[in-house]
Amino acid sequence: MIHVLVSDSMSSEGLQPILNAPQINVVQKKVEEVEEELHLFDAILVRSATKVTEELLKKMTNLKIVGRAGVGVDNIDIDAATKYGVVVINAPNGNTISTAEHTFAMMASLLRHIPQASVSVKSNEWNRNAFVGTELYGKSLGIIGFGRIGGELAKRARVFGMDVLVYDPFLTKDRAEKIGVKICAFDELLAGADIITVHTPLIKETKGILNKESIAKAKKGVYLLNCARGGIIDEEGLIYHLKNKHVAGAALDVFEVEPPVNNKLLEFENVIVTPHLGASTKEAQLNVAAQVTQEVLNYLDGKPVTSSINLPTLTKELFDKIQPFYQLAKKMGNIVSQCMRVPVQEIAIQYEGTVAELETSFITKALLSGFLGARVDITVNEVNAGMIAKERGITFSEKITENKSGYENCLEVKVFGDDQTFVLKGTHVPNYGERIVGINDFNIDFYPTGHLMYIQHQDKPGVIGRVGKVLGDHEINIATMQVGRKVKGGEAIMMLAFDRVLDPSLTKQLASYEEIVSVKTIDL
Ligand SMILES: NC(=O)C1=CN([C@@H]2O[C@H](COP(=O)(O)OP(=O)(O)OC[C@H]3O[C@@H](n4cnc5c(N)ncnc54)[C@H](O)[C@@H]3O)[C@@H](O)[C@H]2O)C=CC1
Ligand SMILES: O=C(O)CCC(=O)C(=O)O
Repeated sequence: MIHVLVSDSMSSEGLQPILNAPQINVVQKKVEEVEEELHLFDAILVRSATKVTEELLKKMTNLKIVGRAGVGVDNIDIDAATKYGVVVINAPNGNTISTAEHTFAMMASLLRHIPQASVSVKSNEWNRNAFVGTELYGKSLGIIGFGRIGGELAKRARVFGMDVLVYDPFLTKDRAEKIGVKICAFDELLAGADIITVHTPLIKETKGILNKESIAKAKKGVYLLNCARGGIIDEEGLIYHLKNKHVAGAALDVFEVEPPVNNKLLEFENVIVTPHLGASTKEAQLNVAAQVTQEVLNYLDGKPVTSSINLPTLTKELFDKIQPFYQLAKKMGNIVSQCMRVPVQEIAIQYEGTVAELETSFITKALLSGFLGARVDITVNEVNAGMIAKERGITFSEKITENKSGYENCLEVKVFGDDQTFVLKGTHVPNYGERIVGINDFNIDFYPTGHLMYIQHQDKPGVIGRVGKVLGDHEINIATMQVGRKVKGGEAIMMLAFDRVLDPSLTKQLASYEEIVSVKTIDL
């Protein structure tokens, strides 16, 4: 049974596929209400209220995926999730339109004093002079952060006859031209805009991007909007400039602390606020819940996810192509790790042939996870393999080379450790399966599965017979056996497969024979 925790309120229509899935137990409760059962959950679905901290992740020992029904993932400790091998996905498109519309509504409301006028009329006043507004037409809107929401907002502003100035270090000229906005330097935007709105993620580069100093560079009488994340506009800086009237008004959907407690901003008549409502429409909530539900179902079913924050994203088509190499790479990493029981400093992976045309970074991570999984006692997967390798001082690299292997595709891993180097080559043959085709300088051909024994020996008469006899004496059936050598009478190797795990005493017995150089068991 798979257990899924939905810890924030979400559209039940969007959740239907997971609620109806057989073998999935969905619990819709807050984290605090299931403290005792946290270790059971395979997945957690959140909006912005649940804070997925390292402390929570530590308690959720079975967790595989965090699904964020929305865009911003600042409530999730991505580094910690990555460290514990937990995939984080979000629903990046589902609430774009709603948030752009909300921002636009806030802008119009701010400049026409609609919330204040509404309160006034409801208090039996009729004071038309007090609420004289400002037109949007002909004004300059400065957008900081020109992604999905910034872009949609700009389209609406253009239709209202506004000029749009944009600051986004990652914006291409092409996109700006298409929407009809002007790319600006940060200070240029500050100096030129009548209204400034922020639409970046909350990250260290954007925290307080509008603060006491930068707001001072804006036009006197500027209007400011934040419908992205509390803290992108520094609240102290904003209060300072509201008091000195440099800022004519502000519209805020988000706050440094939510809900705001004793927040001075709420005392200003020219500050209008909403309780983080940007994405709160039926449409957006259905979209994000449905998107995130489908992604979580896919992931739990071993299928690709398309909006992961800490994994390369793959389409279904690409995932199907990668899948055989992913499995092969994982096994190759595991085999090398078990054959080379020494500290390792470097892992170099080489791709040849058709596999080189795929997303090799994903395959590299699979290989690393197979390698590390055989060495560490924490979950290692493609999410955290790179980070764990680095933590353990193992460097890794990948390169694509000309195909000289003789196979349609070939993966070669070379591992450098204390006084040892180990090379393993593998291929995937369509309709036949994965094969290991080279160990160090030896050609060989075996199916990497089950319980294996790798023997290095001298190519002398009787060695194979002796190995067979020892195993036979212990009633051990050899399922398959391959041998390889380079020259007659020189070094040779054997790879044997068994139906069960071997007793370590057998390894010792076989290794004690003079012609046998080393014996390693491998369990896949
Ligand atoms: N109020 C609400 O309910 C909602 C708020 N949001 C917030 O809005 C933010 C933006 O959402 P999207 O447009 O979907 O994200 P997005 O990822 O499409 O756009 C973010 C843009 O910010 C830009 N950016 C990054 N660093 C920057 C910097 N230092 N200076 C200027 N620009 C920078 C990026 O290049 C990108 O174009 C989200 O991160 C989220 O925090 C999103 C949805 C609903
Ligand atoms: O309504 C929500 O869950 C918040 C949406 C949001 O802030 C986001 O998607 O980043």
